Amino acid sequence: MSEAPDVAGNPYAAELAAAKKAVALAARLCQRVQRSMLQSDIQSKADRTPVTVADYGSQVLVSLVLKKELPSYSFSIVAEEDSKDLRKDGAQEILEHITTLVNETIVNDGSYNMSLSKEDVLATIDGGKSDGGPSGRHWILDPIDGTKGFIRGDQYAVALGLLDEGKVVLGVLGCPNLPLKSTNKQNDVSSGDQLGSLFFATIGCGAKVEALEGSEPQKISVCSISNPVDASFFESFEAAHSKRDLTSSIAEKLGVQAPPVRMDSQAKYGSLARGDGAIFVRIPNKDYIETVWDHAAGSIVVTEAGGMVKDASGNDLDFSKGRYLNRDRGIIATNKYLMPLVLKALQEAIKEEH
Ligand SMILES: Nc1ncnc2c1ncn2[C@@H]1O[C@H](COP(=O)(O)OS(=O)(=O)O)[C@@H](OP(=O)(O)O)[C@H]1O
Ligand SMILES: [Mg+2]
Ligand SMILES: [Mg+2]
Ligand SMILES: [Mg+2]
Repeated sequence: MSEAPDVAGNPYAAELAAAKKAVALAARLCQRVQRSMLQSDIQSKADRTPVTVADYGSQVLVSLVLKKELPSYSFSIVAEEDSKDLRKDGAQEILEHITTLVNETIVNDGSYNMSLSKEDVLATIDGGKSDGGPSGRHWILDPIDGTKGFIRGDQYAVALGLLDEGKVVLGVLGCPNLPLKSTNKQNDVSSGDQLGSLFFATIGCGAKVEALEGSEPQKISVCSISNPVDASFFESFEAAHSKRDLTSSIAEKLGVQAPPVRMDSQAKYGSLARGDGAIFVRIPNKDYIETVWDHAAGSIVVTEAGGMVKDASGNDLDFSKGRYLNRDRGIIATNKYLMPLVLKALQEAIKEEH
């Protein structure tokens, strides 16, 4: 726990302010890259998933801002990217590009008087190698969640969480392409068509959203639908990330009428937290192991908005086991009324799979 709670009683107020600043700055770099993406900005990682100059640049900026804003902190960050591919022959140009992007974003923002060398960039990326775990504090970062969506020009998120003694206590989700306007009137904070939502939550203090560019924060809550017939589903945009035959079998068992809303990244958790949809189900292939950065920030935004996030056995997600998420197959996020029904349907669907 922090030593000095702020006046409003949020023991993580300083960490939240730093995390919001870090995510907003990283999102600015991502927006700039997405507007002018070239094929040469994209690499393929050893696991054949893509990574772009913006994934690396975002990871550098988030780490830098957290260190600058919280100097007395012993710093540990579990982050998705590493510098291995950037140290290979032929990666000089891409590294140069990342370094320029990071330095230009810092200059344009004006908060910090600093300039990074290519070596600084590599070292800062590698700072993300922490293993996290059950003791102490660890930031958890997905510098771009939904890289495929980012490349397509669709949804993506900069997702930052804080683990304290094995528990996620804070989450910030920057979603540059998600409208601020909610489709749920109760949580509607915008009258216009402003793009860019920043969701944030700290444990025990609720979840809020504001414009990515800054606006008055607004408390959000999950929808209160209790009859699944009125519910709508979120699922991954990428068909390979979640078994659609199982999701549609669950929807059928529940009597869900609406077609699934397919969206990339943890923007799904943000949308669900403000009631844009009622249920998010993710059932990857059996051999896929989830990583903590794909769910840490999103899950606390949903639980602090009054929702629940469980694995296929109905257990809470355990973020304390290192870089991988210890969970039974499948993740469900929904409200407290629908959770028992969705869990039952999911367990039946998995049983009938073969
Ligand atoms: N095969 C497979 N199965 C399940 N999940 C996978 C798989 N491959 C990748 N990933 C991870 O999915 C992250 C993107 O999250 P989503 O699946 O929710 O979004 S998407 O709609 O599919 O883009 C994505 O996150 P990013 O790598 O940060 O984009 C991956 O960590
Ligand atoms: Mg990735
Ligand atoms: Mg991800
Ligand atoms: Mg990522």
